[in-house]
Amino acid sequence: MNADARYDGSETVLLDRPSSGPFLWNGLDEVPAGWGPCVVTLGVFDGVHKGHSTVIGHAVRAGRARGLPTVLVTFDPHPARVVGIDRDTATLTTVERRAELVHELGVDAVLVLPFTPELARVTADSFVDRVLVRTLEAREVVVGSNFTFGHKGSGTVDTLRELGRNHGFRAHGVNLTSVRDHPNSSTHVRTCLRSGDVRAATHALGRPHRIDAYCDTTGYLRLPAGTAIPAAGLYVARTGTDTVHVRVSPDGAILLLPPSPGAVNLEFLERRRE
Ligand SMILES: Cc1cc2nc3c(=O)[nH]c(=O)nc-3n(C[C@H](O)[C@H](O)[C@H](O)COP(=O)(O)O)c2cc1C
Ligand SMILES: Nc1ncnc2c1ncn2[C@@H]1O[C@H](COP(=O)(O)OP(=O)(O)OP(=O)(O)O)[C@@H](O)[C@H]1O
Repeated sequence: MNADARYDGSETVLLDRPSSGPFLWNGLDEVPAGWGPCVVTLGVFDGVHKGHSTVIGHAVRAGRARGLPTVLVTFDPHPARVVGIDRDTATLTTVERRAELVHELGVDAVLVLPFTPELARVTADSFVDRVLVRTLEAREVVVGSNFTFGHKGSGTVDTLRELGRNHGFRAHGVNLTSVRDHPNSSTHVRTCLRSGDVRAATHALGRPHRIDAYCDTTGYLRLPAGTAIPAAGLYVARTGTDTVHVRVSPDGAILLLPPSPGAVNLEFLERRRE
């Protein structure tokens, strides 16, 4: 990364920004020295659902109002998977797809923190000091009101507010948006997919669930391990402008009808009753 790849002070212009997307930094070491100040939003953001879009919208508006770039800090893999919490963490979006989607919402840079057992042991105070203050020079931090961080998830929005007073940033906890009378969440989207309700997943995401896969000559798809796929059944899907059918078998094999060998991006539109 060019050391001159810095925000130039105007509202949306970034010098040396790749035209295809935002800066994508893998780990703290890839953040250019002297990057900050900036506005930061934090969380996993898997799927970039409507609730995530709301938080990101607040952060981007705060950044634009102050003439600062917005940085989204995400964790990969899902923290719950690393600390061994027994819940569904199937991947809705790869980190690269997440970065594309948040870029469309106005985020300038994405910092991916590999979530390791070592990171899980870092306290809330140290995380704020190392990531938000010393690396990013955060001036505002925007999260959902349910956000937690730090060892055993002890840090909350109040912790951020308190620490922010000493470190020169303001913290905002955005009210949770709901879907079907429950707070929207990536977990909710995964549950919709597990029950084959791809329309409900679309409703929560604000767009159809998409998988990026490779189709072999017989129509079977290969995709990264851990990808969230809908329940066994027959689905109507879209790839580019084409409408296709997709059969998901009980063993998780996915068949594209008709076969379309090569890379495919499949958006699940509806389930076909059989
Ligand atoms: C430095 C750090 C340490 C964390 N340690 C733990 C932990 O010990 N146990 C845990 O369940 N989650 C831990 N987490 C995960 C958070 O509680 C939380 O799941 C994550 O920040 C995603 O935010 P969310 O609350 O929006 O899902 C940690 C997160 C961070 C950033
Ligand atoms: N429904 C929502 N409304 C507003 N903010 C949200 C909502 N859901 C999550 N957020 C916020 O968005 C950021 C990223 O959320 P994150 O992906 O960690 O949670 P999640 O969607 O509940 O995922 P999971 O179900 O996998 O725990 C966090 O700051 C979180 O507080």
